[in-house]
Amino acid sequence: MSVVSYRKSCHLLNHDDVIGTRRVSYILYMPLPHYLGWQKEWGGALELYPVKPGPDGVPEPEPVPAKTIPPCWNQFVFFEVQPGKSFHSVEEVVVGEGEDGRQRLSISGWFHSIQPGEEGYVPEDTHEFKSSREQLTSTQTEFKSYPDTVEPPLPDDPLSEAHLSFLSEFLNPVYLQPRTMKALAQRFVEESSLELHSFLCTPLADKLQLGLMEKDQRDGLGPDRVTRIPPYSSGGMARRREDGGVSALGQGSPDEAVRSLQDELFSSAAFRAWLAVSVDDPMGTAAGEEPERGWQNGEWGGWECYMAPNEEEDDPAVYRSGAPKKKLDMNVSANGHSKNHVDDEDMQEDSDEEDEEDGTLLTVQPGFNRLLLVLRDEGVMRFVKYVSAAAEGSRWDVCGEFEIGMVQEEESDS
Ligand SMILES: O=C(O)CCC(=O)C(=O)O
Ligand SMILES: [Fe+2]
Repeated sequence: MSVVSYRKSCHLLNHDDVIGTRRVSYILYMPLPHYLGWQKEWGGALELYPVKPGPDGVPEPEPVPAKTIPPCWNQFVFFEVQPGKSFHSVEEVVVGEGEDGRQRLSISGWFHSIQPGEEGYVPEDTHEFKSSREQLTSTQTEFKSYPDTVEPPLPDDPLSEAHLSFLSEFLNPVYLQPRTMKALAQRFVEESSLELHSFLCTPLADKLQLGLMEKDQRDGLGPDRVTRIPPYSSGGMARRREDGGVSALGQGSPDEAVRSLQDELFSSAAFRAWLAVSVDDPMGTAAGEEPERGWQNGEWGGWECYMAPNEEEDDPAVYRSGAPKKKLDMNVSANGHSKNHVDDEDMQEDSDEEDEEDGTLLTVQPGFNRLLLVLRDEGVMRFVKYVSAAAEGSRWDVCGEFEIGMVQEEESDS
């Protein structure tokens, strides 16, 4: 049992509470101050999600909750803990403490099933579905493979004219210069991750930035929006985009440009060849570039995080199945907005020490038009931090994963 205080920006992402022998979850709400009724607009509602069968038949929560329960003084809520079914989240609290000390205070805990040795114990059937925690560790994404008939590119293969011409439609020309590519490769070998600023060429980046800002404006998600609370907290605004009908939009729309990065650029043989040759940031944070501090100081969330598998996990098989492989993760972020109203507190810094302890290997703040490349050992988990209600726009990205192999050099006869 614990006493929990949710204040401004606190939230809890969608989960099913399945850990160990938990059977029933309960919460007693005591939002403060008790004489002031908690307003729905202050956020902090408990959200309950229906489930639907996912692509592989495993149930997953619908994106929109079926029920939202704003906290209310002396209200008691309880529900059965069911693997892959009892999905719920806590909406972000968007109200400040104010003079009257507003906070969403609660006492919550779990009733557990009868333990072996206790009276009435019956061995349980194993769960039919994975808990949300287990689902986190298994990838749901389906990847399209390159045809086996095509030889994978090698680091020493120069890029063909055709590849260069294709890539010049998308990439900043700097990244197509052999010298740059060589420097990139060297830095990647040393650091295992690269952040390439101003990655897409100016015409494409401009089109994307403008288009995405206009789209946010139209969708009521721009900096001037009236409601500050994301529509639901299972992933906030970023998640809503997934269902937002990318394909339903017309030609030439920013969505189409985002789509073309995924379907044309990153899946092309040309990009594969470029990756093989380059893999630094010769430009660094270019002088004069507008600081994107809303995203950059962590205030708006949405950063990308890589975490080591937990060695003490009770079910090591979850992380250690199959032969160890290395993967190259790639992510280009296109958050349309770059304004900031936040003061100088660097929220990332104070978490560095904790990071080492909790297995965080790398955290990267998103910035417009940046490509992030990360060499990822098998089992390393990647996730994107919740995008807060304070964000002045949505966070778009296009990501991919490339499997990499070793090149065996031919033995010389000498
Ligand atoms: O406080 C709530 O409404 C729910 C909390 C919860 O889901 C949890 O602590 O697991
Ligand atoms: Fe919970």
